Amino acid sequence: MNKETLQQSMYDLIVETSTNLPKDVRRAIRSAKERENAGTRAAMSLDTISNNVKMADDNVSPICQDTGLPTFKIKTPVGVNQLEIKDAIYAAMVQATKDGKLRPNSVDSLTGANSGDNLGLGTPVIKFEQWEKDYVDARLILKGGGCENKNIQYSLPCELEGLGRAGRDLDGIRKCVMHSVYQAQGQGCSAGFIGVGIGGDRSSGYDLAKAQLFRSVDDVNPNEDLRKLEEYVMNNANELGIGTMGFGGETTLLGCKVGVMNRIPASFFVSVAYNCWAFRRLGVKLSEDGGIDEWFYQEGDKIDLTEGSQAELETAAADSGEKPNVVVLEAPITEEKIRELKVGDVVQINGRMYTGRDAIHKHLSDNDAPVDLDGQIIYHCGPVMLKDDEGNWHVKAAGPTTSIREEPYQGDIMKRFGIRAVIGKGGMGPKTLAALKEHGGVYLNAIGGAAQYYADCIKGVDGVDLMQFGIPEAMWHLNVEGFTAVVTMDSHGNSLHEEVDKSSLEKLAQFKEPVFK
Ligand SMILES: O=C(O)C[C@H](O)C(=O)O
Ligand code: SF4
Repeated sequence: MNKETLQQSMYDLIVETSTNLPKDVRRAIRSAKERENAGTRAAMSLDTISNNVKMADDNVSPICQDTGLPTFKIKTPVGVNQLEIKDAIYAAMVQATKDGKLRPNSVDSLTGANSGDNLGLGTPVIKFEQWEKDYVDARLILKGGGCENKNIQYSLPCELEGLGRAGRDLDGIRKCVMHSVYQAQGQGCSAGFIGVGIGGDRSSGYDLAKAQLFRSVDDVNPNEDLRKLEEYVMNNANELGIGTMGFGGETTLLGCKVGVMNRIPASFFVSVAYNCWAFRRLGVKLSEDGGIDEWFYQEGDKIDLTEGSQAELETAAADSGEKPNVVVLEAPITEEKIRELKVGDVVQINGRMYTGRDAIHKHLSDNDAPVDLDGQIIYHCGPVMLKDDEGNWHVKAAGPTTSIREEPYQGDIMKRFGIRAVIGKGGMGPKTLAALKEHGGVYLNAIGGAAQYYADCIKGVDGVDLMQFGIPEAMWHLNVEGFTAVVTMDSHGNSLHEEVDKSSLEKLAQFKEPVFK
């Protein structure tokens, strides 16, 4: 293989995977849109997602700011030099990061230092396999952290909330899979796709689950039992009513793929890999010189998800009289203003917000803030940033991150610094809800994965603090215009997340009776 050609192919694979949602995934999202009633919160969220996918296409920019853990699966004929392919991937990763197509995402687990170029111990993941065919098949998945954190592994038999005993049979497996969708709620940026691995040990079970994510969304399982299970889950998981982003709605799951392998007598694992709607995985068939011969997952027409949707939504919203209350917010915000907000209100933010995620929250819990946060807004976000030749920073992608990770700190920090609003996704827990009530604060939910959509609302980067934490974790001072989010936790003790969790658990309990005997 030609070194330059191979490197260019790996670069194209990375850039396309990060910026161009595969056609099979687009088809699944389009069907979800057709099921949602226009004018609802779920339909509006899907509309934002659709716009975001289109913007990523047009700008050749990351669909979501989270590059995730880039994982390559490569099949090579006997005799192909795998080390050359590895080197080409490393070089392409570095270049794609420099070009703002990937966020620097490789972090030293002990020191927290970001390597800056996406290379490091264990990153990217590259898995090779030999096969009898005479060409190289190279596939890549960029699976984000928020959905990765919602993966779950069951050891059968077990007791499941809502569903009771899950035994060592197909029906027990069915219960685990239904439960896995419930426990993810909206935190993995639902509606999601799941890969399920039955059997193996703790690590090979998860590998099998993740391997299912490389199947095309619209394929049919050749194993009749598994085909039935996949069909059952697709037909029933959407009854849980978790919906897009956990806002409630008709579509909670966009795809379910199940694989099976043998186990040992004492172990029976069911492993579930959860992938967000921003299901970024593509593949290529390489020619002998290392060029791209064919793209995978790209059969059929290219779908523009935005077609027709905006006008329909506006008409439907006007007809139903369901237009939400839209409130404009600009920091510094008073307690009085915050207490006027109720769950379901839509806010449009102008002016200043500060990013702050895991490292900042830990830092603020035992240090002073680098800026005055009184009346301010914190955005749980780790953006993709690029510096130009004059030293100015530009936002390349900036969607919200999963807020629940900040649950141990959030309430205390809001009270201590006078923060009035936090923006994130997936919602927060009882400790934060109590602090919002006591102090006068709100939690605002932005649409997870809509990194282009929000980047477009950011009109300038006015400064940055705590850069030692690396680009995703630093405190960026952003100037925004028309940044839209929904109030999902207010200062009166109401939480949409708590409500959806409760109602979906009740619905889950309806699937308790045996189905596969
Ligand atoms: O790291 C991020 O930017 C987001 C992450 O993928 C998440 O879903 O929380
Ligand atoms: S923010 Fe949401 S869409 Fe992006 S990687 Fe995380 S889970 Fe996926």
